Amino acid sequence: MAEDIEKEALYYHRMAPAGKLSVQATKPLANQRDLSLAYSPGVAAACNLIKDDPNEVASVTARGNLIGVVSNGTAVLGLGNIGPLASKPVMEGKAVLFKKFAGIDVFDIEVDQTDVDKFCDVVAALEPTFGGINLEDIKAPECFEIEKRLRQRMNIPVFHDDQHGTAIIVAAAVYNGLEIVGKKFEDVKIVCSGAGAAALACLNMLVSMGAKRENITVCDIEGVVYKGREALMDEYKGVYAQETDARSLDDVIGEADVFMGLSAPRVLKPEMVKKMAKDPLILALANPTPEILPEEALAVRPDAIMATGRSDYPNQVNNVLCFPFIFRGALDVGATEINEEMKVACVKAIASLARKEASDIVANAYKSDDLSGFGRQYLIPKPFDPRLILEVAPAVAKAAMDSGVATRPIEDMEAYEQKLSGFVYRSGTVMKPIFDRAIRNPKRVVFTEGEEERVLRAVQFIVDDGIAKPVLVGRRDVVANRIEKLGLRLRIDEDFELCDPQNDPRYREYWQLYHQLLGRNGISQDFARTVVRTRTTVIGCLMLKRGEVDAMICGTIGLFGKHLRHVQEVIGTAEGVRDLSTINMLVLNKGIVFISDTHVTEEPTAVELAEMAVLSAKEVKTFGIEPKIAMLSHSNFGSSKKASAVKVREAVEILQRDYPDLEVEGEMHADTALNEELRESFLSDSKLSGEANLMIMPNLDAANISYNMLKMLGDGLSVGPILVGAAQPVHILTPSLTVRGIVNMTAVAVADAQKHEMDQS
Ligand SMILES: NC(=O)C1=CN([C@@H]2O[C@H](COP(=O)(O)OP(=O)(O)OC[C@H]3O[C@@H](n4cnc5c(N)ncnc54)[C@H](OP(=O)(O)O)[C@@H]3O)[C@@H](O)[C@H]2O)C=CC1
Ligand SMILES: CC(=O)C(=O)O
Ligand SMILES: [Mg+2]
Repeated sequence: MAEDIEKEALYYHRMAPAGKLSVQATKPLANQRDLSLAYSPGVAAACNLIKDDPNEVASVTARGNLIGVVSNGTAVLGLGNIGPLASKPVMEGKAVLFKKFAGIDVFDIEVDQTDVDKFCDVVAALEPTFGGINLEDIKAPECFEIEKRLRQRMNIPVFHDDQHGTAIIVAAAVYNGLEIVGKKFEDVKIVCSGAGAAALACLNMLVSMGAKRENITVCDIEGVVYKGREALMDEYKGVYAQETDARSLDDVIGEADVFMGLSAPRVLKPEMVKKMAKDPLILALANPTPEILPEEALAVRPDAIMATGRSDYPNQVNNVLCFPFIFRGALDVGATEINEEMKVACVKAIASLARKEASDIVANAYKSDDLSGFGRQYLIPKPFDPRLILEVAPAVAKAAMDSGVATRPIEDMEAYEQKLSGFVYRSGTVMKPIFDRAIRNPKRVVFTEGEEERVLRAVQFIVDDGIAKPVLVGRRDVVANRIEKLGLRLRIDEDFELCDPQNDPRYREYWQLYHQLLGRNGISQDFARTVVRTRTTVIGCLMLKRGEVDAMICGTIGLFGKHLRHVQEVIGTAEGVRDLSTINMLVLNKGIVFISDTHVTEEPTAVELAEMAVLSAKEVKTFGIEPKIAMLSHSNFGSSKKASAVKVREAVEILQRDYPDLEVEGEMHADTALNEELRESFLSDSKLSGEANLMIMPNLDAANISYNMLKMLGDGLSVGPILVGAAQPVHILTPSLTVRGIVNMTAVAVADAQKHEMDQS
């Protein structure tokens, strides 16, 4: 391991609090009342419920979402038998991966026991605690017996990750790798280094997919596993013993199509790689140091496809791609076991995912990789791919139901998938009605930064899902090259319309319209020509003005203020509206909150604040949410006489007088807005009930700062900025927006265009 990684890793683990895990309460425990519900006497009600019906345990405890990651530390990564205590960082690591990738809670259990009987007794006795058991880093051959016995004894899934998690992901990688080089399972010669838990499970899986046992040769620490060998043999590796005089890896590697290493560091030498067949597939999966480093293998065989178990090289073949998602599916249907059908469903889902193009979240997590799509550098999805949970968990859940091991079958699969997407994107559920509406009646949306990578990736989603009819502004050759480089499937002129600012027949009409609109603002004809050639936001605005598109998206690059100025000049405000403003939706663990105005007016007047509240409330309704407006201040109902407090109070008066149907209250603190009890201590006749969901801030600083702070501290996910008050549907995004954010805002733009069309008719 490089010294800097080693140092950094120790710093990471030592950072207070030490380690990587803690237990978090999921219910409030703030007062005497809570205490009597959570603990004595109230807790007895939950106990009695389970005593009477054990199935209720999943409804009143965390068990249904709790996995035990259990090890005795006998085969920890490739570090060997380092014992249970030293294995703890790995088990904590597995726990956080379960949580991060699939929302599953874990207790890591390190057991000081190598005796198979005693170890099984300990684990089996833990059944009341867990919804499933993930056995980890237990050495072969004991691991086979341990898993077999525990599966028999326990009525919850027991899964030895190093065997089956690895086998599933290896099978997906080999399946895709052979497809790329045009070879078939039944023809390939496979050489495997390692005859332990992972290696044997992987070989069994490859055989089940068509590989021929006679084409497989296995080596372990003693060399080739051959018929008649006595040293270090067991019944499990005996299955792969060959009738041969060869005795070493070097003797058997010649003409191999596939090398699979699940053994120890650096056992495969460059001289051996040289002897392999054309287009060899090399899976050097020992952790953390592989059987050969990719640069060493590729130096002697540039035609090789390389995979390792590590995240710092392309093609990470690691069971992290499997265990969080297979358990997610299993837990969600209350599966009593993880059977072959569920494993096969998992292989298929992972293999097919790699063939779809990579999403931006993946590209962000692995910044240095060139993710140009399925191929030699991209055999299987990346662990950060948010689509893994969306595809693998439902496939596993369905396989569990079809094979009869689900105790809580899912009735509405679509709702389940929606829930999972809510877990990944968190904007999923609230955006669903907007997406549905957009797909039913997609509108023409112009993207003024059509050459941008994130825009192109977003347009791929938009075209695939039929969310909008995209029009891109960008140079034809640049757009075409980027589409190819990113491995997207978009076809110019077929999937989207292109406006090339350097070569568009409408150029003259555009600059003339721009001049006509702004001639009295000091824009000469010459300047109008230059602006329309160079400012794509202006081109988009003109297209919208001329009715060539129904909505516009800009702002993925450049300053918000610059885009805003073009929008103000060309599109302007809707009739009766004084100024534009922006609203941001934040999806937090505690719920959804909208904040305005985060981007436009520095010091709004009372009248402008009132207008902002009315326009924002209308926008909130688009999401199917009833607006509950809080006019926020440092003052609580007159507690301050400062000018800013008086301004907000005046805005409330305007709103309550002119818009009696609006649920609006203020001026007040943010906590008063969110706590009805607190509010009632001031007002007996509040015009607002429950928790406010639309926060109108007294000025730009307050809005922007609180929005960004909430987003970071509350781990919030945002949709926006949503521009309100424009004469036509326009949204100015921000450079930090992800592809998913752009897709969300496109759906919002389409919904706005539909509303605009109805208002006009
Ligand atoms: N990328 C991934 O997702 C995963 C990677 N792995 C890696 O695979 C390796 C094995 O793990 P696991 O199967 O759980 O452990 P086991 O202890 O069960 O198996 C280890 C195997 O490697 C063999 N071995 C050890 N040293 C050598 C050597 N110098 N040359 C050839 N063979 C050797 C052992 O031989 P013998 O039988 O003679 O003792 C044994 O067969 C580890 O490096 C681990 O990190 C494991 C799981 C997942
Ligand atoms: C990845 C893993 O589980 C291992 O190397 O043991
Ligand atoms: Mg392991």
